[in-house]
Amino acid sequence: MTLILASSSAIRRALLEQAGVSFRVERPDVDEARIEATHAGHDFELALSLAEAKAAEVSTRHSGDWVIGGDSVVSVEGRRFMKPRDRDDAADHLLHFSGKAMRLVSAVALARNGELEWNHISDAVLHFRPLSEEFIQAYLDAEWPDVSYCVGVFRMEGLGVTLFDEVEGDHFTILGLPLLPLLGALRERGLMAS
Ligand SMILES: Nc1nc2c(ncn2[C@@H]2O[C@H](COP(=O)(O)OP(=O)(O)OP(=O)(O)O)[C@@H](O)[C@H]2O)c(=O)[nH]1
Repeated sequence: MTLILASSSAIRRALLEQAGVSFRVERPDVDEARIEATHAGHDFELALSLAEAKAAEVSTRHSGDWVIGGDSVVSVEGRRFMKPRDRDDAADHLLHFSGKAMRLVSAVALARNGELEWNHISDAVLHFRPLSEEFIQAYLDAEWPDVSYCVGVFRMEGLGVTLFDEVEGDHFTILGLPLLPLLGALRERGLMAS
């Protein structure tokens, strides 16, 4: 029996590796746009649906193996933001975020043989400080394209921390994986040492 992380996210992989979890990675094959279209305005439900879809899809291809799926959704003043298309889009996102509060929702799910066995959702609120256009360009000079896969255009474990006045919520949730509840679920299933 193997544990699989159904994610292309480098940070999700790193978090599990740093926690000493034995697993392998498999990219999920999920039509995220179709699921997103059916969850307009409900970030918690969308993040969970996407995490579950990724876990379930990969688990149907690997009989008996446990599969982790994850997803993060961000909204600012009720408007959901997807990953930036390019550097200019990233700059536009950051200009919009300036001085506002972002809600970041991260969901994680476990599946086996196509059945969803466990999930956890948590959210964080990140308060952007006022960002000048000059700052944004200097930030992107340093961080683009490395942040192109990050839904909020930041890596909190890096320079992203300079964007905020205040952050409320779990650090791992912000990175995209509610790690502590997940490790508990893995222990309960004998998938890591208790
Ligand atoms: N390194 C880093 N990544 C972040 C941070 N905040 C959000 N992310 C990433 O932003 C991405 C959100 O997109 P998702 O659709 O959830 O996941 P993905 O990267 O597309 O990968 P899949 O799981 O294969 O869908 C995830 O990879 C998160 O880990 C952060 O502070 N640091």
